[in-house]
Amino acid sequence: MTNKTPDYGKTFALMREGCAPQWREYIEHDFVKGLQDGTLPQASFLHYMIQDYVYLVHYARAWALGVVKAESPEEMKLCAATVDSLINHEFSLHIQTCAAQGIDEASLFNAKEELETIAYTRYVLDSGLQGDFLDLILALAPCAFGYGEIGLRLKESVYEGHPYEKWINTYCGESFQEVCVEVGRLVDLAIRSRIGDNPTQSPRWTKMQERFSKAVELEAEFWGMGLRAGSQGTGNKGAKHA
Ligand SMILES: Cc1ncc(C[n+]2csc(CCO)c2C)c(N)n1
Repeated sequence: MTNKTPDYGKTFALMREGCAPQWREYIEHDFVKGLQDGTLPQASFLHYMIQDYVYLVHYARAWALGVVKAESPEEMKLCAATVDSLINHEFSLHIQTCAAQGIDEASLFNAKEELETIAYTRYVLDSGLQGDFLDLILALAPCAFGYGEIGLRLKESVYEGHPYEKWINTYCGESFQEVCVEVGRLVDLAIRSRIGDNPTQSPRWTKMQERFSKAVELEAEFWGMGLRAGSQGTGNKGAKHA
């Protein structure tokens, strides 16, 4: 496993360093270790995939908000392209995985949201509603960067018949790695055009780091939600207070 920071731009390197403990909890979470060695219970994975579909729906809405908040043609085009790619192409891994378990897309769309899903997705959407384009993009970015780094770390662990081979290959694959580089470029450009070449010197930097770090924490919580489902066997619908 490599611990090298992937090259997703200057801001990514700074932000990742600025929340190193939280970043580790996200990237080295037990859920990720289970994906890596294949020991993650199927029930955990399926529950995670259902919630992740719901997550992606709101994530696409947040990128659509990026179209609303963009302040340059480049920003607007990249956000519009991401909305298209998410809605019309990127749900397929989730749709196929769940279809194999007898869950169709309409059921996925209407799945009951876990609190962790609500917390993370609405945090991202609210970052864009409350703040400007920069706030939005900093809340959106850990999603792409983190899965990109995880994909690269897990790449070597795939063996023939690995239960999570498809998932790992999606995120270590060239096209997804290109998405991470593109998002990194967008973030760097958005920062440079608003607060210049020395962003860490800006009075806004602390708040920007907080924006990013909170999304990183919410990613780790999201993994935790998946693990909890597996340990309960049937997802989280058990009668907790019965
Ligand atoms: C909770 C959660 N976080 C990150 C991703 C990864 N991801 C989702 S969409 C996308 C493309 C970015 O434009 C990426 C990287 C995920 N699936 N679920």
